[in-house]
Amino acid sequence: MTNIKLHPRLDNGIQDYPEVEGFGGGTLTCLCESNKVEVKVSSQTLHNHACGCSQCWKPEDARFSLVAVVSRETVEVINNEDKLEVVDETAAIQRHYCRDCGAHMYGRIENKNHAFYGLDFIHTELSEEKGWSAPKFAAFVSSVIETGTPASKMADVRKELNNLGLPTYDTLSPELMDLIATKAAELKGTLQV
Ligand SMILES: N[C@@H](CCC(=O)N[C@@H](CSCO)C(=O)NCC(=O)O)C(=O)O
Repeated sequence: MTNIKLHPRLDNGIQDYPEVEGFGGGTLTCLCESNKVEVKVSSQTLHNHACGCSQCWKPEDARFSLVAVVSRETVEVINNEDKLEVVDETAAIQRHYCRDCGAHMYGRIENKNHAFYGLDFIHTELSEEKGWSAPKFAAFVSSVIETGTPASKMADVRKELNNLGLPTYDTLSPELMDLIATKAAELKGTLQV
């Protein structure tokens, strides 16, 4: 049990993520009582992480979201697509949310020059299936200050994340930051291989 609340799926340890080899995906369902938006995802996720940024969807009272990526070709809205709206059309990640319950069903990058073009951001806690990849790091940790965590609590926040085995970063993980820099170098014509 963590001493400081992070996310319901983290606060008792990462036991809700029994990652299964060969897992092939599942269905994300919004939080409405009826007429649920359903999104079929036909692949395992990559880069699952806790994200402290103010943009990613999180359950009430959670400090962090849990978010992962999949190839956009594997994402298909199969029910009640008409209830989906985009949170912010100007954002890099176009987050499609259910206008009735507020859950973000998928976030899509439409800018072909973005390092993550081709990937969709999803929250696998919206799926009943077990086997999704487990969170492996915490990103945008300092950003939780922007959503109301006092800066004086940040050492405890980082300690709890580290105790769960999640390395903490104030941007994305080094691997993802390298992908972003690689794309930037490619666009500038300075990329060396
Ligand atoms: N301090 C800001 C950070 C916002 C931010 O850059 N968020 C990342 C997180 S994505 C998942 O890890 C991002 O890439 N955002 C692009 C977008 O939102 O379109 C804050 O907290 O708001």
